[in-house]
Amino acid sequence: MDEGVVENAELVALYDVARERCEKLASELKRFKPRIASCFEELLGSKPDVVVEAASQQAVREYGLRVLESGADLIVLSVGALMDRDLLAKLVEAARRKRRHIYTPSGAIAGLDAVYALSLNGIRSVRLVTRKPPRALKDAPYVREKGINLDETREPTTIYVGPASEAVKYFPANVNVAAALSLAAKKEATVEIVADPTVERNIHEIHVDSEASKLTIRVENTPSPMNPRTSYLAALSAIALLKRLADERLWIA
Ligand SMILES: NC(=O)C1=CN([C@@H]2O[C@H](COP(=O)(O)OP(=O)(O)OC[C@H]3O[C@@H](n4cnc5c(N)ncnc54)[C@H](O)[C@@H]3O)[C@@H](O)[C@H]2O)C=CC1
Ligand SMILES: O=C([O-])CC(=O)C(=O)O
Repeated sequence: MDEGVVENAELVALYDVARERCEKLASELKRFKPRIASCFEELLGSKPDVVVEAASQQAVREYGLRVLESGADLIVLSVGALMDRDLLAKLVEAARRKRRHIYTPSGAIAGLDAVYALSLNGIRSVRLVTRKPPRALKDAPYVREKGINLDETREPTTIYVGPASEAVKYFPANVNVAAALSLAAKKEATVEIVADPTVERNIHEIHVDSEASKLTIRVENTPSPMNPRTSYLAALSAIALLKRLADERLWIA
């Protein structure tokens, strides 16, 4: 974005509870000189047209409504927060009232356009199998709560099977994709999480069964160098969405 990828937009402000993370990012930028906000109100004081949440599900709960009420569009990466029906209903109501949009980019997966299309005719089942190296899963609340020792994992091990709404709480930094998939399918996905010491990539497999199509999509993502839980594709997907919004609204799905 900084080096001409998104040309018709400006990065006006950054906010993070850990201010030093904004300072580090700002110091790496060449084109933009964003204000580093010391609180969220200050970020909104910059009057952004779009706010990109790339923080946590808690951040969506804390700031989502305020973004829309301020008259900005909201791009959500921690999509797991939107599995909370009450929160989703409040955000959608505010977006309608303020004539703004809530965007959930495809993030670390692919093919949500086709999943959404299939949802129009009804989907029989939707399943996500997420396979990550143990180091990407070891800090998840589920792993800690159940006392699962992933340091000892020598072979691919399924550590969790359950509905997306539960999976996003137990693995809040690992399977936001399950929420994006469920929202596109208009049906809650079943999620299987595999700790796999034989892989270096974050692998997501989507299986959709419907009358119109039987769909299998597999992505093998390079982890972000900053955070092994997060796939680099997720960041590119948010930037690609910003580019589509900025480039005279020419949408290339
Ligand atoms: N939709 C998708 O496909 C994907 C979604 N994600 C999600 O996107 C989010 C960002 O991912 P990363 O950049 O890798 O995470 P990260 O943990 O590396 O960075 C998040 C930053 O947000 C800040 N933060 C967290 N909660 C905050 C709050 N309430 N207020 C202010 N700052 C807050 C943290 O201090 C941290 O600096 C995560 O929730 C992650 O799970 C990540 C990959 C794919
Ligand atoms: O980046 C990924 O592979 C997926 C991820 O962390 C998430 O959905 O929260």
